[in-house]
Amino acid sequence: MERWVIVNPAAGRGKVGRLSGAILKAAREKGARAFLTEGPGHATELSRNAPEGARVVAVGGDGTVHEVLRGLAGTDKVLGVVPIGSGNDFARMLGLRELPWREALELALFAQEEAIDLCWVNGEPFGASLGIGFDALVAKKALSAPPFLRGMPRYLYALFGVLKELRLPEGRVAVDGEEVHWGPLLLLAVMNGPAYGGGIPIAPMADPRDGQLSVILARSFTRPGVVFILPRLLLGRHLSHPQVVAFAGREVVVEFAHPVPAHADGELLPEARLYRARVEPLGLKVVGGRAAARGEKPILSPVGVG
Ligand SMILES: Nc1ncnc2c1ncn2[C@@H]1O[C@H](COP(=O)(O)OP(=O)(O)OP(=O)(O)O)[C@@H](O)[C@H]1O
Repeated sequence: MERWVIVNPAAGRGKVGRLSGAILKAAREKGARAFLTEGPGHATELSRNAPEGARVVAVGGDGTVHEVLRGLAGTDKVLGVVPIGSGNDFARMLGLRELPWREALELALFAQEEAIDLCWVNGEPFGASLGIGFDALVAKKALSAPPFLRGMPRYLYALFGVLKELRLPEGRVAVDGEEVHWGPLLLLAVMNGPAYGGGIPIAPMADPRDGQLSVILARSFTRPGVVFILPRLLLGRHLSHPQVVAFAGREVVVEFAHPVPAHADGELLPEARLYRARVEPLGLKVVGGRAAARGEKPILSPVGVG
């Protein structure tokens, strides 16, 4: 089996860049082919070029995982993750513990593989999350924040910028062919895993192995209403709010009168009026999740590198 390691030096606010030489060296010493990405989209191109059946390890955050996933979804290739991003929601969903990168790399290269659900939206794959509406607007606004703002100040700048101009779009939502909502919609989250945005537990009940999408709708909210629900959201206590409803299903369709922004795994998608998301049960092979979640030692391949 071929093992490829794709390292995004821009991930983790420069941390991966600082470690990249050591990571490439360690990967090559373990018999893998190792690559440094040269810019956005490169990881997709690289993982597309990996041979059928290869194990492809993404080193970075959720954006890197998402790009690698785009190159291997629908093939027989296996996704491994060394989470060194600022968010790492995909790795969290897999149950990967906070491991030093050398151990995470060992696990990603040699631990047993397993299957999890693979999700699609408008023909694009996503691993952990799809967010349509408010949170995607905030992500979009953050792109135009002054460059000296980073981390939380950048997020707050974007959040209050969006709140100032907030106008809820009217959306029609159907889950498995049944209309569940028609009216103002603050946001719609379609989740494979419980968290997005770096650990925000928007869908605490989501399970990436249940063959279902977890769907959270935040319906009609005023500006102060948004501000007041944020702390509840951070604690995972938002589901009891009367304007928040949750569903599970295999297909979700949301339609608006005008294009509304959306993100998949934190990466902005082309804006659309219509989003159609579906789950392919156990459609993605990944590495090391269950063993890591149970805190077991990684199960090493008896023949080492192949
Ligand atoms: N060589 C590169 N130079 C600049 N940007 C790159 C390069 N390679 C990939 N990218 C871009 O880096 C972005 C950030 O990567 P990623 O999301 O993995 O890191 P992060 O933001 O630290 O993590 P997280 O999404 O978990 O918060 C991605 O959108 C990707 O397109």
